[in-house]
Amino acid sequence: AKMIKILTLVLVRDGKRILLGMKKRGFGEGRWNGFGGKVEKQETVIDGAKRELREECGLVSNILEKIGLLKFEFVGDPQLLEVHVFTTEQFTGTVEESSEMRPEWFDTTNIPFDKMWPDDKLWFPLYLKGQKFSGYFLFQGHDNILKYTLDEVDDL
Ligand SMILES: NNC(=O)c1cnc2ccc(F)cc2c1N
Repeated sequence: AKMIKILTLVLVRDGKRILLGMKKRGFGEGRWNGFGGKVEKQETVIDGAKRELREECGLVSNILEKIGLLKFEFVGDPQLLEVHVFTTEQFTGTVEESSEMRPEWFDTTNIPFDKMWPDDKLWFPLYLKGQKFSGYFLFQGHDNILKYTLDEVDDL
C-alpha cells in the first residue's frame, strides 16, 4: 500500500515576473522552487499552502488559485508525493529571506529550469499559458525522470 504525503506548492506572479526561492537546505536544496511544504493534520490543503507561503517568503495571500496536481514516485521508495499546485497574483507583505529559502523575482521568459526540479520544464509551459494540469512522474533519484504522464485538465 502506498503511503501518500500531501504537499503544497505556491507560485507567486506579479505581471510577467514570478517569485521563486532558492532552497537553502533539506529536500530540494540548491534548486529554485515555488513556496510550500507539508500539510499539517489540523489544516486544510489551502491553509497549509498559505502558511508555507508566509513562512518561506513573508508574503500573505488570501486568494490562491488551484492550478495543478502533481504526483511523484521514486524508484525504491514506497511513498507517493501528491503536490497541490496553486498560483496567486494578489498578496501583501514584503518578500523576505527565511532560513529555508532565498526568494528572487524572475522574468517568466527567463525561468532557471536548469536549477529546478526536472519536471518543472515540462509543466511550467502549461501553467504560463493559464492551463490547469495533472501529472505523474516516476523518478530515479532526484534528477532522472523514468516515465511520466501530463494532461491538461478543465477542473481540479
Ligand atoms: N517547483 N517544483 C516543485 O516544487 C517540485 C517539482 N518536482 C518535484 C519532484 C519530486 C519531488 F519530490 C518534489 C518535487 C517538487 N517539489
